[in-house]
Amino acid sequence: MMGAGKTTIGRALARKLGLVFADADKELVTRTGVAVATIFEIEGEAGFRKRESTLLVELAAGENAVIATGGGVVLDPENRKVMRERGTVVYLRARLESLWERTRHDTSRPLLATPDPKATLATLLEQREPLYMECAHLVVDTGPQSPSALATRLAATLRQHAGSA
Ligand SMILES: Nc1ncnc2c1ncn2[C@@H]1O[C@H](COP(=O)(O)OP(=O)(O)OP(=O)(O)O)[C@@H](O)[C@H]1O
Ligand SMILES: O=C(O)C1=C[C@@H](O)[C@@H](O)[C@H](O)C1
Ligand SMILES: [Mg+2]
Repeated sequence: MMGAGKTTIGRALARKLGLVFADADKELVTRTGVAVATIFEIEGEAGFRKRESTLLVELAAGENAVIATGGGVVLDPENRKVMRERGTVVYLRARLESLWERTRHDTSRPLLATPDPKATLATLLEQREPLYMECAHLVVDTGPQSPSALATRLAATLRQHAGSA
């Protein structure tokens, strides 16, 4: 979900595992030269989702890496299939209150530009939770731990996972 820590923890995890890190949102911004919110304004959410899916296929076909997806990538069943088949999918689970605290001061998320962003976040979380769970190989409850501590924990779990695969 937005604010779960995909970018922050993903970057730290890649460093710990010695892997390349890719952030799908950042990559789309680099490629288009405009902010995510501007892509939504010009092309609508459908346009953004199309770009996101194309990029996902590209990243999934590339070298071994830690990839932080956008929070809405799970909405498309084909995206979920690509992720499950090509990667080890980690769901960073966080409570609504934490997600809200981490997103409330940042206006860069177009889906939260609503009259009641906290209620919107709650609705999105409720709608998406089953999709995140369906897609995930691993679920990490982020709780009160710092991004760095979570990355350390996740690195150990992934090494174990790789060892037993
Ligand atoms: N476990 C954590 N504890 C405290 N702060 C955190 C934690 N995880 C992330 N944060 C903070 O929350 C904010 C949002 O994190 P981040 O940008 O990594 O989320 P995201 O999942 O990538 O969101 P988006 O889907 O919008 O890209 C950042 O300021 C980050 O430092
Ligand atoms: O949860 C979502 O649908 C989104 C999350 C962000 O990562 C961006 O991909 C965009 O703001 C949409
Ligand atoms: Mg992010």
